[in-house]
Amino acid sequence: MALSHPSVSNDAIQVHAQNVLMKYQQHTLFSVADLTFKQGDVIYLQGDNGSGKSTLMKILAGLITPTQGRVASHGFARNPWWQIDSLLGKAVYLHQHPYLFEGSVKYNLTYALKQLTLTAKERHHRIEQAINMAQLNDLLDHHASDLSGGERQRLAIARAWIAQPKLLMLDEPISNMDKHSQRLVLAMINQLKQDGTGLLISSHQTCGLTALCKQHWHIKQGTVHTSMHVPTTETVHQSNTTELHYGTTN
Ligand SMILES: Nc1ncnc2c1ncn2[C@@H]1O[C@H](COP(=O)(O)OP(=O)(O)OP(=O)(O)O)[C@@H](O)[C@H]1O
Repeated sequence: MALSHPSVSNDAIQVHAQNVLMKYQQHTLFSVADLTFKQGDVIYLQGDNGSGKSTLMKILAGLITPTQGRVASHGFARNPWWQIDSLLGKAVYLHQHPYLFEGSVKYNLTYALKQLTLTAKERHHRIEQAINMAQLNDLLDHHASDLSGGERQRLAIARAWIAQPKLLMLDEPISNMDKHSQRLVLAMINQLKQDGTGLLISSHQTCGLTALCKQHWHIKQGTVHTSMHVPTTETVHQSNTTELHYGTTN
């Protein structure tokens, strides 16, 4: 049984994983029977270091093929014939240490816009909004490789905000960030949530970001447990979530 946001219909844009098992060498990382990530979902993905959060996101993004099982996308525009089975580009994965293009901050932001079909006026407006939200005004002419870790993450999230993916996975998006940067990122992610972007957000611990979430996925003891109950800061260490998915490992 898959969890879904009640206001989103079954034909919503989604990525659906079935009977997935992930192993590295002989070690089973996790298994999960049925997992759906769709537009309108805002999911907090929790798990200890090494439990497989990044791996699960990469599987849903089509960057890694699971050892067993099937991951399929539904509701997206048809792929060109040479990408017939590709998941790539559907649920966008934003790495903890994001890849930035060689060039200035401005180039990184405007390149994202080239992918969209917008009028010149709309382009200008969207990029101005992103620059203001991420407070990148003073950094526009800086080379992306000169940015600090927190600035790189802010730029990467601003770039994703501009590109408006239907499904976006953010891997520890506020790690390495001071409180000010965290607030800016929180505002951008909240805006994406308001726009209906499906969000899957990994974090070691509850925070302002996880408080935005409406569902909870927890990787523990080799399985992905899903719940509509998102732990608050006070309850994060209690094991009081309803566990709906079990998978056998090994
Ligand atoms: N290509 C690989 N080959 C072998 N083992 C791998 C590979 N990629 C990841 N692993 C292992 O799989 C486990 C899960 O890694 P993953 O990065 O998904 O965990 P995580 O929950 O995101 O961790 P963290 O919270 O530290 O970021 C780790 O033990 C890691 O070493």
